[in-house]
Amino acid sequence: MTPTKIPCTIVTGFLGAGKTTLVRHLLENAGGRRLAVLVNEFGDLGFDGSFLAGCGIAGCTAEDIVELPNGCICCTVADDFVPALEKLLGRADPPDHILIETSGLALPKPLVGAFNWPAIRSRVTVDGVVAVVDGPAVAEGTFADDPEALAAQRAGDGAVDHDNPLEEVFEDQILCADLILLNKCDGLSEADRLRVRAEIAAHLPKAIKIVEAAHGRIEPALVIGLGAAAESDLSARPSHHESEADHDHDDFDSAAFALPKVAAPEELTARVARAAEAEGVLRVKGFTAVADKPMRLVIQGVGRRISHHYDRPFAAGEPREGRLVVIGLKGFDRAAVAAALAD
Ligand SMILES: Nc1nc2c(ncn2[C@@H]2O[C@H](COP(=O)(O)OP(=O)(O)OP(=O)(O)O)[C@@H](O)[C@H]2O)c(=O)[nH]1
Repeated sequence: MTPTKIPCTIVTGFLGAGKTTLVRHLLENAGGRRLAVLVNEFGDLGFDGSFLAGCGIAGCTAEDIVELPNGCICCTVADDFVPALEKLLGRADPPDHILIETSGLALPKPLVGAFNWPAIRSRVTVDGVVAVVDGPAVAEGTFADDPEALAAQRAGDGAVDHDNPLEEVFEDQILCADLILLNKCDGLSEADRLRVRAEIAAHLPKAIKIVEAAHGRIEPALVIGLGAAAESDLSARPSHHESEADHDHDDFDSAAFALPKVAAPEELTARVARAAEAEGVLRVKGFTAVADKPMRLVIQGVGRRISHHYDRPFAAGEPREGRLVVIGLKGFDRAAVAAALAD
């Protein structure tokens, strides 16, 4: 008898689109299905993994959440991803379904391609690639090329090379998808929602369903169980990076900054909000201690939208300080970030 393959859902989407929020929602609504998560982050905070591992969801143990730190999953398939997947598959009680959350800068296609590797191809299949899209970010034109620069290129030698690296990553992610989750619809007016839908649809060569959500709250059956077998359908998933065997995300960069203890949350949010305004900054995530509070204060921002919450108590002996990881375009203004945080 041919053993059944364990289905894997790849959750892709740009920095801060809501991938971890969706994965958490799926874990909370697993309906008795045993899920495991492989999560990869750009930057070295190990933040998404700790956020998921500390979820407190019944039946979800720390060993069900596997972190793949170190760079980007699409560049480390051989060294990190395939071995981690093999380890999950080799467990005495393998999961029923695996969710793979890529970093916000990862290109999903090389990851889907890895499912054809002999070491794993008889044991797993890509049930579906879900691209989470930040509706308000699209509405603001974050991923749009500069129309004048594009027109000039077309008028020149005709070969169009995007001048906006964000656009390339965004397109690669949605062009690989079996389903688009248009997220953060709570932050979109009716007119913007329709405009964003039309803009996404215009990028897509085939009829891919777009479902809308806020905070990743979607009926799990719409995401899990797509049965796409995406690894056998690679040619239908175009990419800007087909010829780059080992592309290295050299348009982007990340850095970590120390965050000292603060007197009140507002002090931290004001500093981080200023840091997020520095030239080239795309995403900030971190935590620190607040005087007289036993809990860690988590802070994060996507573009200029900053939010914070307390996530868990500091452990005994854990330093009462924190870190902020900043991801931005290559050469983003680190000095301005450092100055804003120190101010
Ligand atoms: N208003 C609003 N905020 C959201 C929604 N979904 C997620 N967020 C917030 O957006 C921020 C980023 O969400 P995450 O789930 O961490 O995004 P991510 O895609 O995992 O981020 P990276 O791993 O850094 O790429 C968090 O502050 C979330 O609380 C939504 O639908 N509406």
